[in-house]
Amino acid sequence: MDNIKVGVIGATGYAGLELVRLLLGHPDVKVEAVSSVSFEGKEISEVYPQLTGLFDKVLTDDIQVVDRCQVIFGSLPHGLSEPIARRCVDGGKLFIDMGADFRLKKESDYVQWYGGSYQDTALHQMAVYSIPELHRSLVPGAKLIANPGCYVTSVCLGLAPLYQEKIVLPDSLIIDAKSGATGAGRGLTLNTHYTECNEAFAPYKVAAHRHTPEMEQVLSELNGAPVTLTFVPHLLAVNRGIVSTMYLSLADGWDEDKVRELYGQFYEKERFVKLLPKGDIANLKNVKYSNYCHISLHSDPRTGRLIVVSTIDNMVKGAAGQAIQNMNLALGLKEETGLCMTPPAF
Ligand SMILES: NC(=O)C1=CN([C@@H]2O[C@H](COP(=O)(O)OP(=O)(O)OC[C@H]3O[C@@H](n4cnc5c(N)ncnc54)[C@H](OP(=O)(O)O)[C@@H]3O)[C@@H](O)[C@H]2O)C=CC1
Ligand SMILES: CC(=O)N[C@@H](CCC(=O)OP(=O)(O)O)C(=O)O
Repeated sequence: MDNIKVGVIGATGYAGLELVRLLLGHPDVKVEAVSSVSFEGKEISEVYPQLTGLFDKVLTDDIQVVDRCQVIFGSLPHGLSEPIARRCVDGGKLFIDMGADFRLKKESDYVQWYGGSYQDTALHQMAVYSIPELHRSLVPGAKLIANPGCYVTSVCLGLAPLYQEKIVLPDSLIIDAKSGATGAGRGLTLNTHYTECNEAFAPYKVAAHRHTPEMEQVLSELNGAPVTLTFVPHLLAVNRGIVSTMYLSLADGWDEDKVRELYGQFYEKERFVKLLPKGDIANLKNVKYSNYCHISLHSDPRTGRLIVVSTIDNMVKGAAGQAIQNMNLALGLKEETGLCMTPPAF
């Protein structure tokens, strides 16, 4: 069988470039086309010299990517994906959006948190939102996939067993998360300037981050009732990784051992989600450059709270790796194809 032709729109951004890197190691696809606005006409290896001699494809415009490929990944700032998705869907191609344009089911949430509005509502109706471990049955045959946000992935994988079991006390959830600087993308901003973020550490968008409604959407669906949470992200001066530390109160009768058993069963067959043994603490260094999510569970006997720590690589499980997992599912390939790299120790 010929390899499937895939293309990346926005290949010069951090998430797009990471996707190209991973797709080059996928046995069933060929990266046929890549696009950029700022670097159109240049070889991608001129922008990222680590690709020299490995992948010297000339960057085109987005229309060429759609026309030449069967699977198209969008890796653009939000607000730009609708016309591209329309062209893909009308051409019978699969579109996977790594941005936020198709993630929120309620348009009012999108308007409130992102601004703008939905122009092509039919696309939003057909979009399938997928964290594969939670939504995989919806993906086979999908034509438009909304790849989740990076913080949302770490948080929802960390909490899904509890919400599915409906044992978290309402309004008790507080999420304290940290992300490496690649999460902010390649564009220059003051807060990711070396002298601003090196030797510095602070929260940002306190209780006002755009991933909040997306987390509430996923957890409410699992819970079968609305979930409200407090989310505070922090910028960590490392390149990659997210650590989400989550504090909550459980219904009567649940202790750490019982919760541990619940997680063990929930994730028993999952390739990419690992529950750490009792006493171990999840650490982003153990998942970097991989598609794994590590979860550790801790109880605070004095307050009765459960503390869940969930860590992923924001560029892989939080973006490009998860997008490939979704592509594999949509195309009927083995879900882990191209994603089985072992995390390096340092
Ligand atoms: N970084 C991360 O950890 C994650 C990112 N994402 C999402 O992936 C998407 C890309 O993010 P990221 O790679 O971090 O961002 P970057 O800023 O690093 O890259 C943005 C990309 O979009 C292109 N672009 C920018 N403006 C336009 C425009 N007006 N028209 C067409 N292309 C444009 C740029 O192309 P060029 O400059 O070459 O013209 C570049 O390729 C975003 O939606 C982000 O939310 C999702 C999960 C995690
Ligand atoms: C450190 C940092 O700035 N992280 C980004 C992560 C968001 C992201 O990339 O996700 P989307 O796909 O939803 O844009 C942020 O907080 O906006």
